Amino acid sequence: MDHPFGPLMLHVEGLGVRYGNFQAVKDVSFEVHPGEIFGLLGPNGAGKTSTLSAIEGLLKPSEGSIRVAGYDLKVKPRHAKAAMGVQLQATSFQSDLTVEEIIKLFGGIYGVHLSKGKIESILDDIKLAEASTKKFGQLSGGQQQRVSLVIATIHNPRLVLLDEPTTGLDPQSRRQLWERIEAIRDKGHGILLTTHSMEEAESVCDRIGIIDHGKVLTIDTPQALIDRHKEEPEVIAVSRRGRVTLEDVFIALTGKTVRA
Ligand SMILES: Nc1ncnc2c1ncn2[C@@H]1O[C@H](COP(=O)(O)OP(=O)(O)OP(=O)(O)O)[C@@H](O)[C@H]1O
Repeated sequence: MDHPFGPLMLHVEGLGVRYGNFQAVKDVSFEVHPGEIFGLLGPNGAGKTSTLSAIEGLLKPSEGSIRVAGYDLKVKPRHAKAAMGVQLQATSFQSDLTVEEIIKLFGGIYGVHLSKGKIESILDDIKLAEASTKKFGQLSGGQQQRVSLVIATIHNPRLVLLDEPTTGLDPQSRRQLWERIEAIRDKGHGILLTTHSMEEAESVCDRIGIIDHGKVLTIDTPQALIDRHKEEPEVIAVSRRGRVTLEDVFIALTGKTVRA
């Protein structure tokens, strides 16, 4: 069912992803509403990237349907893809292009006209005005992340997909990126991110879905998940320093075993 304030930014229903005989994603369903940050959490190999890749159209689902801003990815792939912005990995950018050249290049790819003033204001906004003539490969990890978030949102997409956006960032850069993601959310866009950081999930995600072995275990707000599980003996058993956190609930639900 659509959200009362407009179409869902993302509607995944009964998604399955197979690699040959191996089923990596099984019957996964969730929604991202306008103005919502939805976090997909799960241990290594749970199926987060496979789910994201199917939404991005990079791999064909074996089962289920994906609708982006109301467009069925199978029926209207161009419309669906135009409505989403994907944060590319740093390795996807040509390292010998300057920051300014990369912004111009992707503006062109997405058909967005960027005046000189607009480019200056983007660079100012991501605090890279002084580094505009630096080559991408010479930027720090945090600076590269800022550029890739700008590129993901340059065409003002209704759905933004971020795969572990803050991995490797220092606390300052991480907070700043959270603020940028929240600002995108506050404009009414939907954001789907994956993260291994429970702190990130608790701080920025409006709702989270925990997946494991390709299946959704639970979906709710971080606080509701803590409240629902905090009295359970398995959760109390893994909690540390006398306070139940989202990480305790996550570990109790997905187990203590480190994945192969
Ligand atoms: N191209 C592939 N061919 C075969 N199996 C794959 C392929 N890509 C992923 N898998 C398998 O599918 C499962 C889910 O992988 P996926 O990368 O989606 O997990 P993830 O939740 O993103 O993990 P991580 O947190 O480690 O990034 C894993 O068992 C993985 O080994």
